[in-house]
Amino acid sequence: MKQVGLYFGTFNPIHIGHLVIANHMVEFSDLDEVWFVVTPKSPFKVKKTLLDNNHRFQMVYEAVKDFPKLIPSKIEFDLPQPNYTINTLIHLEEKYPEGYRFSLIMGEDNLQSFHKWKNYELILERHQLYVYPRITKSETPDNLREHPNIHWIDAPIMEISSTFIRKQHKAGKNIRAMLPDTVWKYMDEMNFYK
Ligand SMILES: Nc1ncnc2c1ncn2[C@@H]1O[C@H](COP(=O)(O)OP(=O)(O)OP(=O)(O)O)[C@@H](O)[C@H]1O
Ligand SMILES: O=C(O)c1ccc[n+]([C@@H]2O[C@H](COP(=O)([O-])O)[C@@H](O)[C@H]2O)c1
Repeated sequence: MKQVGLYFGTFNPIHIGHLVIANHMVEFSDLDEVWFVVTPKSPFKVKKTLLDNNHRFQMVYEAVKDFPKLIPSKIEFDLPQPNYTINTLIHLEEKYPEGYRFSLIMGEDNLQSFHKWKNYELILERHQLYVYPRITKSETPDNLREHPNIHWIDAPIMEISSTFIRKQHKAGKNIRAMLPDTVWKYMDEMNFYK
């Protein structure tokens, strides 16, 4: 049985914060692979400076091509939008009926708003959640902290965001250290976020 951790995001662009988390999960948990699921339209996000799906996917591909256990995924590209995670999980289970166990990877910040997700109780009942620490304003309630399907993985905290990268790149700052080099090269060649 292959244990797959699904790391959902818009990845606009993917940055080293994302990569460090995913790599930490495959090295220090019982997950065998992490799939970066590039989301066309996240339910709560406003589609402002959102780059085309294929360009965001290509940057994920560039970031992980030397990491055999990290896999870019287009699975949500043909699913209805906005992309509710429960629908994607159902679709994945139909597509891979045997040999795979799908878990979710999320930060503690997302766990605290998880109760707003569509059918979150069903997700938590049927799947394992691998949660990594983030700096948050509130405490995570005990019922989640001690939930048997939630696994706490002590990954490093790196407060980098794609929004910051896009904004500062546009302002002419050097943000290269926050991106895998292959992503920086692709982004620069394609003139993204200018
Ligand atoms: N520096 C980071 N460390 C750990 N997790 C992160 C970091 N940045 C984002 N994430 C999480 O990774 C997932 C995918 O990130 P996503 O691209 O959707 O967000 P983001 O980087 O915060 O982008 P944006 O700034 O465009 O909203 C989300 O669940 C997000 O909370
Ligand atoms: O299913 C939902 O209701 C749902 C609500 C909010 C977010 N998500 C998923 O979580 C991912 C990260 O969300 P965000 O807003 O932190 O970028 C996003 O890409 C979606 O796949 C899913």
